[in-house]
Amino acid sequence: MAGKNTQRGDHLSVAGPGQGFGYYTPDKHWASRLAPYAPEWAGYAAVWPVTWGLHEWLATDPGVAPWASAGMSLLGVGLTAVTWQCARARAAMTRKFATATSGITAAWMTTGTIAGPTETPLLELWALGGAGVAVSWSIYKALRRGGDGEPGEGLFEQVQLAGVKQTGSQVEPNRVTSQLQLPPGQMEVSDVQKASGRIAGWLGLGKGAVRVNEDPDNSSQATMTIVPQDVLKHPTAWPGPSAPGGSITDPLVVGVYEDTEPVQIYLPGDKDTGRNATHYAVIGMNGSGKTHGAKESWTEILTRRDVGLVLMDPSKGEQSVGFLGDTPYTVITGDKQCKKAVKRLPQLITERASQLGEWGYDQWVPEAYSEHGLPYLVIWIEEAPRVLSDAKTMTRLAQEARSAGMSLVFSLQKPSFRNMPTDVRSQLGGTWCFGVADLDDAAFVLSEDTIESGARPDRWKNRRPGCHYVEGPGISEERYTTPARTHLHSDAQLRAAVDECADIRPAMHPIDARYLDLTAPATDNPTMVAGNEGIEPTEDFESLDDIDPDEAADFDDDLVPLPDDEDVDTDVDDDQPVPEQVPALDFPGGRPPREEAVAMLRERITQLATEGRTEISVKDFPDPEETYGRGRSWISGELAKLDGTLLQRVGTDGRAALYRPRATGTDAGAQHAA
Ligand SMILES: Nc1ncnc2c1ncn2[C@@H]1O[C@H](COP(=O)(O)OP(=O)(O)OP(=O)(O)O)[C@@H](O)[C@H]1O
Repeated sequence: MAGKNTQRGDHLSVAGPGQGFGYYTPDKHWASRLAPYAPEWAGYAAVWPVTWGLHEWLATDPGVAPWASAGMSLLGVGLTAVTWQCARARAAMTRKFATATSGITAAWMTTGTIAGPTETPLLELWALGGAGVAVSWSIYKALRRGGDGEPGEGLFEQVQLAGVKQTGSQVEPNRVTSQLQLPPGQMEVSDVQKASGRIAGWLGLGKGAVRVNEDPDNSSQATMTIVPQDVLKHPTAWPGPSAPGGSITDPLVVGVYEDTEPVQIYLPGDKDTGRNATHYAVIGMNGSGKTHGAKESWTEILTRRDVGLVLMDPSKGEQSVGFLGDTPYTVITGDKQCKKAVKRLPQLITERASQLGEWGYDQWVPEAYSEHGLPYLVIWIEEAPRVLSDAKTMTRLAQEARSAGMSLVFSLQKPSFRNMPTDVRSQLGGTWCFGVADLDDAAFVLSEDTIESGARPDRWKNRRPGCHYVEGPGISEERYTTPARTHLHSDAQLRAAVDECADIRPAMHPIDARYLDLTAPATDNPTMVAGNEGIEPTEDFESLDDIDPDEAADFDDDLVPLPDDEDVDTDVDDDQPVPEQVPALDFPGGRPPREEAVAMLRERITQLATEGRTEISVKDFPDPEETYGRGRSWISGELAKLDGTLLQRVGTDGRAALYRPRATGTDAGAQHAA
């Protein structure tokens, strides 16, 4: 076959000798390029108005509607069967895809005729689902016919990958998966991966719509996945905790993949499946959705029966954990407190590991809790480089914590060799990567294969908060390259779920309480109390108010190396026996019920407003344990709840949220105004 250009610039194919009369086919004109793909798009466009017409015609008369419904259902089944029958001569994939398309279209048209095509979710299903089916058809055709460019030149030739053959494909709405065979010895899968942007461009799709994964058993074979529509554009609503009352051995569900499958993260190990316990690094630029995702994870953890959670947040603790209100949890805020707590971790690890060993376990298993009361422990450290400032600390913690039934989660905005040495990185089995400014940031934590296969978290930056990739034990490697997004939720929803599981959560084990030197959290749940009874409180454990910000900053600059075990200043008398019983919270006369505590808090706000205070923060409620029977975080959560009614949030003082009393109704503001 030969070709030539016409005066109008169109490329015409000429039938060669022996092919009968020569004729011209305008194969480069845009209309002829698009013509093969017109049927699916015309069908897509026609389905809606036809259904609307049918609805107006048949469904508005109550006498006709039931007959129309039955008739259309039968017609749909019949057409689907006819499609299956007529397509028997076609390739198996074409036959299945055509039949599925007929079935889906008939079902939608029948429902649309009865209910009306403008109804939700029928309209959305047509708009997104229908377009997805049409795009999938177009891609499938493009791949099968090998493109519509120069005769004999297919997609792969056009993107400079001559020799790559498609050996099979699978088509689903909004996803085409093709198996590729590379010319052995001439090309590597990385060459195809590098061309994924060109393939996307050739198909008229966005960057990242094409991913290429190498076959681990045969480096001359690969799987190419094309996802035409970005379904993560809109977040999915949070469905609630995935396993309330379940075990931490059940996965934490923290979002959905682009094919709507749940994102599942595993923390403890499982000998049966050969999965190791793991730590995670959470990275993402500011505003990429790390805290939002963290809250979802914390809620998952706090709704399980055999896991404890310790949150360390050197800067915005009040802000990020305020939603937990007075629910039982343990949070350590402030630079200095977090650093102190981190110093205690090595001894905690040693103690937990030797206790597990005494019980005959070489790692944490659910029986450690069900038979001995030692829950799994997750230590979640926000802005980790601020408190884990030296490599030795991080490496040792990461190396040893897993065998002690602990998972560490280090959250940070930008990893670098300085704040996350390679040794540490190699100890973190899991990575949760949100949008980043630069692909190099992601490459620091995501595996090379994931990046090469087309993962592009730098495309999201912080414009698509919550979108992420996740790698970790228990997650299928194919999923590493599949984009996902955390759910859309509000603090109130999470809070309600956490509250509902108040009686399910485990008591903090005395070992954890002792070695972290945790004060007893205020709680309605008598089982969730830090076991400090019988242990002298540390003398130098400062409250947040006692920290001089300048001192904290100095501390931050003066990075303290990890002391050796014998130097660890736990401020705990090691001879002191660990209490067997979890003590009850000591509040003389019983602490006030919640309503009463809230009333007292409101009264205090009124008093402050009457005194002429224009700014109020959590610091204006000294000794909250004694006064309200609840901790600072409870105060913080209650103040946040009054935002918009009694109070108006005006910013932060760098640590805590600041509020102005509002002049409304009978509230404090009104009194102040008076
Ligand atoms: N999946 C999601 N769907 C919708 N909105 C989201 C999602 N994830 C996060 N957001 C929103 O994006 C904004 C930024 O999220 P977030 O505060 O969690 O980011 P961050 O990475 O923690 O930022 P920083 O590092 O500055 O603290 C918030 O308003 C949050 O509600």
